[in-house]
Amino acid sequence: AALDAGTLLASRYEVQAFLGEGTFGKVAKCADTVTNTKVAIKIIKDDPFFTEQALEEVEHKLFIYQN
Ligand SMILES: Nc1ncnc2c1ncn2[C@@H]1O[C@H](COP(=O)(O)OP(=O)(O)OP(=O)(O)O)[C@@H](O)[C@H]1O
Repeated sequence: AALDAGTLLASRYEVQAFLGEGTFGKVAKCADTVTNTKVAIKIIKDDPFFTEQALEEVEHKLFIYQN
């Protein structure tokens, strides 16, 4: 499956462990092979409603971080 350890996501994030599941989808601990840092990657459910909600969440967080 997509969240098995060792799977490379988006040609960059190597899955290390499954962290948990929320309303929007699943979260995996990954190694960013470009920056060599650890990141949490959220894989959004394949559904237009959740995709739209997730994009809005990202925009809200960017707004908060930049202000
Ligand atoms: N940065 C992180 N580090 C460690 N675990 C995480 C991280 N982000 C998410 N998780 C795990 O993944 C789960 C799902 O996270 P997610 O953000 O999708 O949902 P949530 O905020 O817990 O709940 P919901 O989206 O349903 O309100 C969390 O409950 C947690 O166990």
